[in-house]
Amino acid sequence: MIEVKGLNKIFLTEKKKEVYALRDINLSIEAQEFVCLLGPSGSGKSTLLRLMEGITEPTTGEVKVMGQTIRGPILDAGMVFQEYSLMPWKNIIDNVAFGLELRKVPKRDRYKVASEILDKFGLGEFTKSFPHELSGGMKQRAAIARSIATSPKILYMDEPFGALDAYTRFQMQKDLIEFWLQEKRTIVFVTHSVEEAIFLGTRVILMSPRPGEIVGDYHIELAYPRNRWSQEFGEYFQKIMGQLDEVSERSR
Ligand SMILES: Nc1ncnc2c1ncn2[C@@H]1O[C@H](COP(=O)(O)OP(=O)(O)OP(=O)(O)O)[C@@H](O)[C@H]1O
Repeated sequence: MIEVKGLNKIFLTEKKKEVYALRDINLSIEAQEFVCLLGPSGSGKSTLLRLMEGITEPTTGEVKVMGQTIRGPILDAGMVFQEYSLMPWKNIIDNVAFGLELRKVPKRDRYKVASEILDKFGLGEFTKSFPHELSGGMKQRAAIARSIATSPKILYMDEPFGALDAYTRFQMQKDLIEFWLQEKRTIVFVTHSVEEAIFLGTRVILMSPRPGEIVGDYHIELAYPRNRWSQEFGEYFQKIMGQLDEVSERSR
């Protein structure tokens, strides 16, 4: 589904200093996997995601999505960021239907799709509300609803729950898993949280900073829905947390 081969990304800062953001990244993601990119700040998680989205160009190497080398933003992907990426001047249903509007889907059809998704996301009563009238969790639900309205095969999520309080975050994690189990899309999800990565991912990719490299690739063999308090969960947590600690120490 997604093939990353020999990828390097070097940024040039305004002071003409080179920043080696990613070094020799090789990664193969199968259809319907739920992959979490985990690592300390500056390990290149967001950069890797942006390269997979086609928003950033590699310095060397390539990213293939469904067999095609990507050369610009890919259309068959939904994106969700930490900051609620809703347009404040549009109401919720128009925000969710926006991708369909761009694809020239007639208004009645796009409203039908958007309202079904909003119902599924528990926002059926808020279709006519504006983003500022919703809580943080509701805004992020709407942002996810928007990203899936065009039925993309891939969902890229960059710390989508990072700004939420702990309770809302737990709830959103559960809802996302439920959605993924039903719809089986491919998800690439950036997080700082070991616990979140193990709760969500079929696979956790651990990255180290300066330069950003893949240093761990864990297949999480736990059934869904997962129990954060189980012994098996704790064992994965200890193993991954231990390696994350080591990587963070090394890069200080
Ligand atoms: N546009 C840019 N210009 C220069 N350097 C950049 C740019 N974007 C990212 N970097 C650098 O690349 C490195 C990786 O950044 P990136 O944001 O991908 O890391 P991250 O793991 O997502 O970090 P965080 O968890 O803090 O969001 C950092 O050293 C960062 O300063």
